[in-house]
Amino acid sequence: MADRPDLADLRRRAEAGEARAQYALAAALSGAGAREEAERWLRAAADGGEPDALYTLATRRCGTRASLPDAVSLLERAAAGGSPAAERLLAVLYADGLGVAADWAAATRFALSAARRGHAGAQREIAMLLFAADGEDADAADLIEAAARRDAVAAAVCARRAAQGRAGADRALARDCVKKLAAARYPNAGALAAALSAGEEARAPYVVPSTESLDWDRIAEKLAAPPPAPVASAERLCEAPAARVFRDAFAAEECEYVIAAGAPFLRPSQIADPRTGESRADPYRNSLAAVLGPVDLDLALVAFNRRLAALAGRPAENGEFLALLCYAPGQEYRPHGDWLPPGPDRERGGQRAATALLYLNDDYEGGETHFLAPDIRFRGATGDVLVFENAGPDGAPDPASRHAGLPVARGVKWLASKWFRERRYAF
Ligand SMILES: O=C(O)CCC(=O)C(=O)O
Ligand SMILES: [Fe+2]
Repeated sequence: MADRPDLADLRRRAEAGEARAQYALAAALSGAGAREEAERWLRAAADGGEPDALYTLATRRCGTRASLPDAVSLLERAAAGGSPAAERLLAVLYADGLGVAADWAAATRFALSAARRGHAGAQREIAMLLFAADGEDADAADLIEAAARRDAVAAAVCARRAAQGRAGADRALARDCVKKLAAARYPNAGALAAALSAGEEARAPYVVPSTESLDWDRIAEKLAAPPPAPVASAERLCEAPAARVFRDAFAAEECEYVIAAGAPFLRPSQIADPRTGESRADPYRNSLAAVLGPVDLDLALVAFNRRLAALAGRPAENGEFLALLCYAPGQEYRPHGDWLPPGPDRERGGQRAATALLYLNDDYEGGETHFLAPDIRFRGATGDVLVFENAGPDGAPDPASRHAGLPVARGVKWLASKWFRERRYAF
């Protein structure tokens, strides 16, 4: 079959050694199902230093700890070639010490570089780091509003900030954001619209702040240290299982951030088969889930992971990937223990010793987290974190930690969950 004229032109330029054309040809061929040929051109483009091709190859090296150093070197070449996506992923790898020694200063330098060059995703992640230290930070408010027209996560945060009546949050901009989010089928757009319409009227027209006038040196200074550890105080929910609640550990806009960042990756949830340990879908857990691995993170999510680890009293590196869960009416997670059966997965990182659940919304009915043996039903308010131990210090499962996510009766329940291993999580 003859190529279409544009494809023929791309192929001619690709064959002449033009790396950008090689990358574009690879994308076109992959879209048309010609996998093998696409792969050859992708590698050729990467060999020629094409930043997007290098980034694509790097993302495939982020699936295991062993291949992360390769990812870092591919990303460093892509970043030197001007890829903001590579800078943002490098920021995550440097922050968490994945494939490279942990270096917060280097992490923020990469994210700031992408943000200064106008990348909306980088601007919003930096805004959230600033908000984590000061919920009314003026630079953060400018950054998030500047990003909101180009970035769905920033738009969702702006709408939530306005709905919460945050100082300086522009209601007219927020309404515009919600319209665009609804058009883009953001699954929490309806809830945002309802929350916004409860407040006073918008004053229009709004002015989107410019990032030209931002003082980036001042922002870099504020980012010199990671956001401070939270000062949430624990309430004991029960002794057996050992479960405690941290009220208001996350702001409503941070919860919205997690929903918006994870929503594009939602898929039917998986469970670990109790006999084989393999992951598979099962009616036992029929919610949707998005498991956010290194490629899906940014510095804001890194900071949220650290906060959850601090609340759970566990090293962040012992945490499995953060999972965003979405339960529609009737959906549930039937009674289970979070501990793992014996097998290679458990041997590598140890038992799933503790669970942290972050409640991301509360405009639904039903859906309580139910501990079966003590018969305690817990309903988190937005931003609450529940931490419980699944196993004793010897790694033996604690049967009292068996629990369920009860069926949702009305509305949608959003939750983020994180399981902590006894040792560093091996992936
Ligand atoms: O949905 C819930 O309340 C419980 C979730 C849960 O059990 C889990 O993620 O392990
Ligand atoms: Fe669970």
